[in-house]
Amino acid sequence: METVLQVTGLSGGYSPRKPVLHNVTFEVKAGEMIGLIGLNGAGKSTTIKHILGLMKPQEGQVKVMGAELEENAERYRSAFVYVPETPILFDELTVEEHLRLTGIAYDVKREDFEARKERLLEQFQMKPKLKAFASHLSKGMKQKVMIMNALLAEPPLYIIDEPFLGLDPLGIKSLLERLVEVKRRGSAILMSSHILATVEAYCDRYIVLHQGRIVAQGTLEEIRQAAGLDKGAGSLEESFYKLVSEEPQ
Ligand SMILES: Nc1ncnc2c1ncn2[C@@H]1O[C@H](COP(=O)(O)OP(=O)(O)OP(=O)(O)O)[C@@H](O)[C@H]1O
Repeated sequence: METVLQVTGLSGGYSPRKPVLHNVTFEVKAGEMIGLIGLNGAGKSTTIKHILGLMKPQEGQVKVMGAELEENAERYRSAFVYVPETPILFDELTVEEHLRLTGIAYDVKREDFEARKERLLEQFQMKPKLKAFASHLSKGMKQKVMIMNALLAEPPLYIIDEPFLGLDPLGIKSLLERLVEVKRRGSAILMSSHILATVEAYCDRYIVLHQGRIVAQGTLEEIRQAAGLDKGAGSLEESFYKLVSEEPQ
């Protein structure tokens, strides 16, 4: 499968004298869902900011669809969507206008746009809110609009930061079903979340970040092994606790 996201030897952070990330290397392939997990302050959001191109690596590189941001900014940016932990919407635009804007930004054909829009409104129970202004939506509804926009674009790569907070159980179910669908169609997903049981159930591989370093990555079996657990024994959560309760080398 094609590599959609490639992060190589990435060191970076908010000040050159005090990097937050140290030599972070991983990749996400087409058709894969990868779970990025770590304690508060582990560096998950900082990693995501580097991928989005909001921060420049101090060392190493990030490639999306084989190219760095500097090589072709438009191609790089249009290859992914980002769903942040806290929804960012335009207060004075309606739900429909947000979807339309995304359709234009991601060059979605008119007939595809209409079909996807209808389907998403149905799936996320947002039909009655189509004409509502973003400022008049509940927190969970705002999150649903962000997610619907991402799914409308159908890009090769989805970067999703803690998407379950604020969603009702039906919203979580719809999101997970859509992500499975998206993956089957060949998109790549990098998802950061603290809900480890869900991450374990839905992701193909996991990246455990601790104090800015990857302390384990791979399948559940590989994570268990890195945590020193027996083959076939122990959940992602148990492995995670073991990995992050030890000081890094
Ligand atoms: N804007 C900032 N300026 C300076 N340091 C920051 C900034 N944002 C985050 N940091 C620091 O970078 C480190 C990693 O933070 P980051 O936000 O990447 O963690 P995280 O894994 O996303 O945590 P959480 O699970 O709490 O969202 C922390 O030590 C944090 O204090």
